[in-house]
Amino acid sequence: MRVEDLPKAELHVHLEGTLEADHLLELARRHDVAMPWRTVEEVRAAYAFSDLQSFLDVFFVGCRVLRERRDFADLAHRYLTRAAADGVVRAEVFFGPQTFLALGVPLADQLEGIFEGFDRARAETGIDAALITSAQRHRPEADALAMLDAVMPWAERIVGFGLGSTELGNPPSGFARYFATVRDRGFHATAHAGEEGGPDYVREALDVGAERIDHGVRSVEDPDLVRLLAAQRVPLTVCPLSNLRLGVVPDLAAHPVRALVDAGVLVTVNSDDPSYFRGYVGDNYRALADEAGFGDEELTALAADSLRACWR
Ligand SMILES: Nc1ncnc2[nH]cnc12
Ligand SMILES: [Zn+2]
Repeated sequence: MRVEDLPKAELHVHLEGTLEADHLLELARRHDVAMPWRTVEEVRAAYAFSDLQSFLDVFFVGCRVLRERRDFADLAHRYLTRAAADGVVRAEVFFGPQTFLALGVPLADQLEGIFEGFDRARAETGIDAALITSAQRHRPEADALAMLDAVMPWAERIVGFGLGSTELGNPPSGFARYFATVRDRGFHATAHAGEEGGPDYVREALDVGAERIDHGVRSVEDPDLVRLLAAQRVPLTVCPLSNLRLGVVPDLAAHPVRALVDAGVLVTVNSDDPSYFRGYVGDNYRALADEAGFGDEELTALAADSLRACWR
């Protein structure tokens, strides 16, 4: 079986995390942005991480080269073209405007660039894409609420709102007003939780109104929570290669995905930051087959569940 032949949704991918090393260097030259690396090999050598923060530090350096509407359009178009080749028919793509607002890039250039890329990819491949605007939990909740207000002119193309960045020390309960406002305005809500934070972070994310949990793998430490997730069919957007590269798991044979699937949790397979973690969504499915014992029928069921978990 070819993983590419399974129609699937990708529900956990950060647009900024799809920036490939060659594109990064091309944009750094074009915009005369100083980077700590000169060659593709040097960039790739920097992609050796010990935990989430060591990754985020490099990820935010990469973000500095995205300056103009065209950069965002090209990035979205390149990612979606690559995803379509992996059999992705629907992509719900995270993007964090706060990073670029802090760098002085107008919101209209960011979002209209992304939507231009979405439209171009759809015309060429048929792939359907929607945006999940993501707030950063290392910044105050008031900033998340301001971001939420600022993107309202583009609300029609935004399917939901998320919460990402440094998890430990920034629990979902600190963003209760943000999520309440998101739900009040009729948007979907999701939160990164249970990646480095414990099952208590997953419970909090559900309490503040998250309908999906991004990662959620540490839920496995709390059997009552696993039963709740299974009973309520709460989708977990799991990213196996991300967890491996950030040291969340020692190897994929030990990844909680097996226990979660066996417990009846609705698991979806995703790439998170494919350029940084050396794997697009198809690579993540193949890694589960090669290293975690997933057979063809199970991969087919995971792809079908990804389509069940999408917001359309
Ligand atoms: N894996 C991850 N966890 C939290 N925030 C992120 N931003 C990009 N990737 C992330
Ligand atoms: Zn993520």
